[in-house]
Amino acid sequence: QKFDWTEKLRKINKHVFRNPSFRKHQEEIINTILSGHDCFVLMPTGGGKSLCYQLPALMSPGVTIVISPLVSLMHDQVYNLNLLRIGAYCISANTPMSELEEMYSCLRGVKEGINCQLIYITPEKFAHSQRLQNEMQRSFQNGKLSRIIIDEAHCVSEWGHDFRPDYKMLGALKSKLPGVQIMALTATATPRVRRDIRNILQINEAYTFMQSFNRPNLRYEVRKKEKKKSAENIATFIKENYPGETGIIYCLSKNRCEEMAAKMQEFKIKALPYHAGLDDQTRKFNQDQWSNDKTHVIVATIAFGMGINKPDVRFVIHESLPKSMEGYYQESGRAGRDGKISHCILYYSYSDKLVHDKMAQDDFDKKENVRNNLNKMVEYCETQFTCRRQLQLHYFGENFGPDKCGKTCDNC
Ligand SMILES: Nc1ncnc2c1ncn2[C@@H]1O[C@H](COP(=O)(O)OP(=O)(O)OP(=O)(O)O)[C@@H](O)[C@H]1O
Repeated sequence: QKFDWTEKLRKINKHVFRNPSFRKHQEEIINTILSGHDCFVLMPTGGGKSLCYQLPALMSPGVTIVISPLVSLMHDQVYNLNLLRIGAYCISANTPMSELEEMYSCLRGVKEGINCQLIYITPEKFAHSQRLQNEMQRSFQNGKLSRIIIDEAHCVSEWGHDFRPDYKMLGALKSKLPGVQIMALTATATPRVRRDIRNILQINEAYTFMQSFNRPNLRYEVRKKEKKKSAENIATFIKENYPGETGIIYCLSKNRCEEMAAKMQEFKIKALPYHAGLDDQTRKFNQDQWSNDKTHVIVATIAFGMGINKPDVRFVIHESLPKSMEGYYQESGRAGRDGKISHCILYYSYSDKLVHDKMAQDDFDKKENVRNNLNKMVEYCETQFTCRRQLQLHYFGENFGPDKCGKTCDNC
């Protein structure tokens, strides 16, 4: 369908964003946004969600506010937008006053000498700054705020794997700014999380775009974990399949990450640990070494998570049972963002489930939910007949037949 803005839209996509064309759903989503509707976008990792709100931001007179959960991710986005000569700011709890004032000027529509189309804000900043909330309200009333984007929208749901209490405050947006346009985006959402997102953000009328969550270039496999030979087996896999290439090994505990990284080094594989027990500087150093290909394998707890967007991760290995299918999809999904064939291998032993059960015991309220999630993972690991993709995608409410797997999981 053609709109008044179609020509302009395609030109900006080509000449500003330097994309040869749109990917599936992108143009439709952008048209829906430019038509003024709320929008709910569910697309797998690497699907190209950012363009769906960045491009309309350039086509709209006011500022677009993006709520995003990770400062490092926001900085990356702003850096890349600035490279394309698009004005963008990143506001967190640590932003200096002078920059905040510039951002407030943009919100008021006073833009002399300031180029600003997008403002990225952490949910914490939004939740705890009354001034920001007031400025947003005024900006909206004066027609200077075009819309609000909620990235990683599953963080609003306690049923999601990355619940962030401050995201809940975003539920007040529709009542504080009546009529404000909202776009919510996520790469993971079970039907329950999806319902939660719509209800909490009050976007029940939103146009929904849902793409298949299948990642055809990923190869899924579950292997039996041999406790004493675990590191050796992993090292053998890496050396035989991806020598010198990038990967992630997820372990359950900080200690295990340290042990496993040391073992990998013994096997002459360049590896570094990443977990919450390391000081900020070491953690950042290790991540940078990995991002810049100075080390090949990062051995991490799930603290190594959101915002990892290295495109050429060739393998993601889980040395123990992930906590939930949603978590597993997200973690293993860090492989192959560049579309090339990559492996997701889960080393399974039932005794790992018992360790998880024990860890959950203290947290009485969550116990049932935690146990259900774990049981689903155990089912995933123990089945020898059902397609692994089918199991994952059914969990997300997607109808997926094993014929579409094309023998790219070990059960098929
Ligand atoms: N139409 C397009 N043509 C070519 N490349 C594109 C197009 N749209 C997006 N891309 C590229 O695809 C990559 C992934 O896009 P993006 O970061 O928006 O993914 P995402 O859906 O936000 O993933 P994640 O959930 O991991 O954040 C980026 O490098 C982006 O430049």
